[in-house]
Amino acid sequence: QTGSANTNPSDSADDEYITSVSIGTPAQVLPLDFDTGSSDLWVFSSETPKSSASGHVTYSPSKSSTAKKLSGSTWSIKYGDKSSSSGDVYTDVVTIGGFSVKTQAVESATKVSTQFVQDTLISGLVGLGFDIGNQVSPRPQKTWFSNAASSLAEPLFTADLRHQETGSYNFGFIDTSLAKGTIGYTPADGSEGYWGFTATGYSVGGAKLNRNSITGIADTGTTLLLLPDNIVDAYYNNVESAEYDDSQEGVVFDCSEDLPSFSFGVGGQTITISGDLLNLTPIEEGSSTCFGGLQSSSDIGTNIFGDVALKAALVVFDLGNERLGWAQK
Ligand SMILES: CCCC[C@H](NC(=O)[C@H](Cc1ccccc1)NC(=O)N1CCOCC1)C(=O)N[C@@H](CC1CCCCC1)C(O)(O)C(F)(F)C(=O)NC
Repeated sequence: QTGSANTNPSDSADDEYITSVSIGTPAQVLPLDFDTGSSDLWVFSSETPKSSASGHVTYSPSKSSTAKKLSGSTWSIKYGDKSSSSGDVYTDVVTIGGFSVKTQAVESATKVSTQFVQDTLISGLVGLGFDIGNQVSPRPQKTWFSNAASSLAEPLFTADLRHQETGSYNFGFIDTSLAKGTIGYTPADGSEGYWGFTATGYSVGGAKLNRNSITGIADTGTTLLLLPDNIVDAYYNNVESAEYDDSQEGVVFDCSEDLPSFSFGVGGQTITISGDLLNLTPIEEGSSTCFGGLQSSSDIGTNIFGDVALKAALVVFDLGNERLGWAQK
């Protein structure tokens, strides 16, 4: 068995990617953010304060004949961007891309932080990280993919995120036609709940890859490519107008600049992110100053290959073999 779901950028900056998910009987369809950087499936619900839920599609367990309360269970999660949510837990049928998991833990939000209240484009997250990262207590729950893996043709999923166009999350199979290059595989470290891996080197503007390894995570839930200062500086030294903007908390430059590409090595392959994928967006509507897709990871503590990097590749999240595959797109 397999599943295939389309995913769409939320806005002109590809800030996040939205995928429709069916929950319950009859189906309640919610727009959710698939996130390989976390391991909880949580939703805005009938239990979310009305003032917070305004403008959001919500899940009502009371309207689902297959919903069951997981009594005594609660959850609470804090994300890298300081957003947070918490609540209680139900189990229900969850269908993604035509594949159904009958008894999936659906974490219902009784509290959501301001960022989530304001982001009416999504009604929650589908965590696609490792089960060890799940935040339900007293008994941690499995992710949708972990529950699905044993029934899928292959225990893997792929992410094909695209700039300003529809992409896909495929479960149980690899559609190699989505990629131009060969898929290079490298071991994945799930010990922290993330899809951790080590890139073997990098280069700017098509130069030869150096051999400076970069350890980080493949994270569909993070917008940017976040790397160490030495790499960020090496890149922006090639961008005449680049400067750090305190108010934007990142490097900005003239939107008219012709940005160099950025490449990294992984699994014996080279993934090249084109210059235009590295220009995220004007800092404000109509501004001629643009915000960089590559920014510093120095105050985070880990390097993050987020959507800016993932848009250049077909990425295989292979749970069965504990490995990540990367192919140029
Ligand atoms: C500091 C490094 C991580 C920052 C990362 N967040 C981000 O990357 C958010 C995502 C977002 C987009 C649109 C609207 C709202 C949020 N974007 C963001 O901070 N920016 C600011 C810079 O310009 C680009 C957009 C994050 O916390 N990612 C979470 C998942 C997100 C949480 C907030 C809602 C969207 C999903 C994560 O799970 O991927 C994580 F791994 F970082 C994490 O915190 N795991 C526990």
